[in-house]
Amino acid sequence: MEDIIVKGKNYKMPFSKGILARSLTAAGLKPSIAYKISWDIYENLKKENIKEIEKSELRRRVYYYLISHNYDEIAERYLLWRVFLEKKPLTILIGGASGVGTSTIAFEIASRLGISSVIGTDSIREVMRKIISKDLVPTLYESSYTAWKVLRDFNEGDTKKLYIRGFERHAESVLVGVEGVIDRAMVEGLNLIIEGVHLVPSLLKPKYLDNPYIIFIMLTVEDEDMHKMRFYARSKISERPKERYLKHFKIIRLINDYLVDNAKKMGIPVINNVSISKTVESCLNIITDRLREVIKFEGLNEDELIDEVF
Ligand SMILES: Nc1ncnc2c1ncn2[C@@H]1O[C@H](COP(=O)(O)OP(=O)(O)OP(=O)(O)O)[C@@H](O)[C@H]1O
Ligand SMILES: O=C(O)[C@@H](CO)OP(=O)(O)O
Repeated sequence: MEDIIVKGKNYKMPFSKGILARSLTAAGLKPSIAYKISWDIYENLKKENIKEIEKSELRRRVYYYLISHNYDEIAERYLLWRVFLEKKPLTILIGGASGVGTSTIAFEIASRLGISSVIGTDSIREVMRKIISKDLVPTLYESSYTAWKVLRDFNEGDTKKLYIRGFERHAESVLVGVEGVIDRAMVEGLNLIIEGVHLVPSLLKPKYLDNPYIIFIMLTVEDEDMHKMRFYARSKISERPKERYLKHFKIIRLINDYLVDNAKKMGIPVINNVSISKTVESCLNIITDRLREVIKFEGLNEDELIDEVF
């Protein structure tokens, strides 16, 4: 069966039901429904004996297929993603204490939105460790939950404040690298997800928090036992020993509470990461709501968006 060719600005490729289905799951459809719709659209093109179709025409057909099948909200989201994932670089920040699921959720969102750049703050920390000496910033060479041990002002303040002060010093150095990665992604027009414990809202420069195209979401696990179980689960599939995290669990929970409180103070949404699918859905809703706000802010309405996209 001869392929239908989809023609983009400067490329041609065979029609892929998988690619179309993924952009529909990104708009919030269940994978099974997304795939069925992709098939329907492919079959309709075949019936009309279409051999080659412009990408903009294909998008228009998808959009109006969704509208005609009463998927109005999905159609709007589909439209939003077309505008933003191709026109304006989005940076999504997924923060949260160790073990709450930031990397798991980051990769799930990336897969739903077709975002290929996902970087953990742990990796950025390793780069910063190559640049900054241990004598200069000893907290950088610790973990978030052990940094307090190398503070100079070790004896000041109560222990809780000490743990958090150590964490903040540890995170500040990593955030210099985080901001650099965000700057570069914006210059390159790249969509990016950054995840990790070092994303402390109040320690990020205001220009990042105020940027409408940088969307910050904080994850938590409210139930302590559930949080503990996450380390057991992870130790089965990775080299990261559960013992280390369980030994420092009390401090990890303090950091969790501090990050949740910090996020709330800075107006950043906090999601209790119990079920992966529900957490991803909540994240997509937060991202979509922001895109709607940005469209209004830019004075665009849906008709103008349709013209711009199709
Ligand atoms: N909603 C969830 N339900 C069940 N298990 C989950 C959920 N989210 C994450 N997990 C599991 O919990 C473990 C920890 O998740 P993950 O590695 O993403 O945490 P993390 O926040 O990135 O931790 P760290 O910051 O230490 O790297 C993993 O085994 C992951 O599969
Ligand atoms: O610092 C931490 O809390 C964790 C974050 O992933 O990293 P590690 O335990 O590997 O130092």
